[in-house]
Amino acid sequence: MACGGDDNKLSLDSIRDSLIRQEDTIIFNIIERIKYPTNPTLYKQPCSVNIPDFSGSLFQYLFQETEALQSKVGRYLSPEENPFFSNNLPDSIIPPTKCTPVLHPAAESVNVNEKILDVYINQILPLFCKEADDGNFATTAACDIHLLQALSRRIHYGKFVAEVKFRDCTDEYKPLILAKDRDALMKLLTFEAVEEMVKKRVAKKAMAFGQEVTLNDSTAKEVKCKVDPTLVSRLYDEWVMPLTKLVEVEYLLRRLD
Ligand SMILES: O=C(O)C(=O)C[C@]1(C(=O)O)C=C[C@@H](O)C=C1
Repeated sequence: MACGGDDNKLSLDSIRDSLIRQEDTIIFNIIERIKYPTNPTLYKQPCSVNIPDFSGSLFQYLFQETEALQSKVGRYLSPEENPFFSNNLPDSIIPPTKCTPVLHPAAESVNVNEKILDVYINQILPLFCKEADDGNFATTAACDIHLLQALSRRIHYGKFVAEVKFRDCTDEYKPLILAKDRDALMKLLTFEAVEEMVKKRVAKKAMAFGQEVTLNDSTAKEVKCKVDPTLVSRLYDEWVMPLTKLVEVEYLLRRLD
């Protein structure tokens, strides 16, 4: 989706297909993360070890350093990727690919990662994980980073959704953007029936992906699921879809700049 060129390729259906595929990544990453407890020590500020010139948590340190390395090899040249720590990110040593951008240039200024990080640490982790410290900090942080990047990519895909909706129904969106009417924009871009399907599908996927696979059916015990499907549905209902819609509104408000 990073490159345009052929406008006909950009459709709400193709973007929704990508959102559906991203559900798989998010659910597998949740299953990986919840092998570990919350590990609150990881997120404590300042961290208990002395890191020169750094006053944040151990998790922030690991995440910031990971993003810096990924930035050097071009991760944030892609409009699908949005950094969590954008200050002082090193330039890419890889040249950008030449393509027609799909999004309006103002898309770059839409970034809700601070909110994502806050709800992730304070609400999502306590919901999914056992409250304890097991000392597996580096591995836990690696799982967090994968999951947070997958959530961020999905939520910021709202920019592409909004672009397509704007192109498809410019006459309806334009007056609301000019009036800066957030509530009306939110109403216009919301499809409740689609949201219901998303919630049901992610619960079903959680059930399927979280199943124990055994070779001998006759000895198989009661079906045990690695992740509670109702929690995955709640994750989408309370955070993923509302934040995607927030990104859509923020993008649309800048669409005529
Ligand atoms: O599919 C859309 O139209 C979207 O805007 C995406 C999405 C979602 O986050 O899944 C968000 C808002 C809509 O109400 C339905 C679904």
